[in-house]
Amino acid sequence: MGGAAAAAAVALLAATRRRPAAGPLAFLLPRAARAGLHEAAAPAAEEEKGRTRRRRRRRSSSSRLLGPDIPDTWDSPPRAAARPSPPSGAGVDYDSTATIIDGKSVAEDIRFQIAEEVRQMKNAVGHVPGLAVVLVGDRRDSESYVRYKIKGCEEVGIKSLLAELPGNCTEDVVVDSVSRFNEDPSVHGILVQLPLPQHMDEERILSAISLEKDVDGFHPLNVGNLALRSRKPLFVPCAAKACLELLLQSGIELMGKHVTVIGRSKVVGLPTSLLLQRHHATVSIIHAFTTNPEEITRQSDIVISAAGVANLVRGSWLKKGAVVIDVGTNPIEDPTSDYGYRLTGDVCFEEAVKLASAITPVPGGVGPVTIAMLLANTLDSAKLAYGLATESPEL
Ligand SMILES: Nc1nc2c(c(=O)[nH]1)N[C@@H](CN(C=O)c1ccc(C(=O)N[C@@H](CCC(=O)O)C(=O)O)cc1)CN2
Repeated sequence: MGGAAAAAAVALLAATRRRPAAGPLAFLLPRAARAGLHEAAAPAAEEEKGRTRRRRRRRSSSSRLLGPDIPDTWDSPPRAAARPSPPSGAGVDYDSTATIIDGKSVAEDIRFQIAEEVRQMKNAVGHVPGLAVVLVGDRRDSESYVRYKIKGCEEVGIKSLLAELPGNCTEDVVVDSVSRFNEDPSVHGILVQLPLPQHMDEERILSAISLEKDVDGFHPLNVGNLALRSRKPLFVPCAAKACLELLLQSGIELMGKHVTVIGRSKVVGLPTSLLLQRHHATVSIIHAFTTNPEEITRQSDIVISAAGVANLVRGSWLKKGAVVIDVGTNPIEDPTSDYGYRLTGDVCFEEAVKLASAITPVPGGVGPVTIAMLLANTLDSAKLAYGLATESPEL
């Protein structure tokens, strides 16, 4: 990718594009556009070990009360080596009536709304929202996610800027890049694509993003405000919003429901569990040290998996009728694919679909909605900047 800013592009969505479906859930859509995903970025074990060593160096002894600082390292699912790969979709005898939650179509509807609001903003104040993306290093997965984000911006008329920095640059260079975008009034949203190279202090870099441009919602103040029911964060992480959006749009009741969130990353698991509590769900969080994940998950009405482990959640983990939201996007070898690999979720789809009442596929589930939520957060930020919104976005 070139080092220059990606050109601003205003590609208004075709007037013929499908409007959000009317019906009992249609009232959710305008909120979706105001509301603002993704997967468990599963860093390689080595990267994670390096990070742990650095974290240990930085921690004082008083941090003992906060628990031992050891990384979430997921074991492979039991007997993974001996277990055959789950069958591919074709020819499987499903006895399922599960609804397949179509994230692509939900995302398209949200983008439609956003494009309309961007047009209105341009007419009203002569400006469009701007999103700046900082990409450090040359991870192929991160490069594709950034491409999706820029393409999403182009589709709805949001201006995008891209700062590409080499993987061996210093932390200060990244902070400087963030600071320049903080000062740029045409930029309303800034995100630093994660994961960052091992030698960088992620917290320091994320904290350098101005609170009011923190469209990823990873700034400690935004996370803290999400955790406190009496406070409102300016922005909520996009993957968490995407999970909620898919549940709400599918008409799934959350209040009092037992939801298990698998994974506790800052990108997905943690904010999703906080957001669910704000929706009055009873939340269990499962992580690499949970001793009985299968048992807990089997008691759940809703399972949201963001562990970053292919096929971790088997049919035996699910209660009949459970709703399954799969945030994982894990590459697995596939010699039949042109690329030599394909993406699969954390959930063994072929088994889960026989038990679930509703399930998201991978790809085409949470991922596209996550990108749509990023665009929505950027629009919200621009509205605040231009005085077109009086308060922080609704959750
Ligand atoms: N700064 C951030 N870094 C990362 C985030 C994030 O929200 N902010 N999340 C993930 C990666 N991610 C977005 O950045 C992301 C991952 C996957 C998808 C997606 O659309 N997946 C598709 C399939 C993708 C494919 O075919 O290549 C799908 O599920 O259908 C979007 C965004 C970690 N880093």
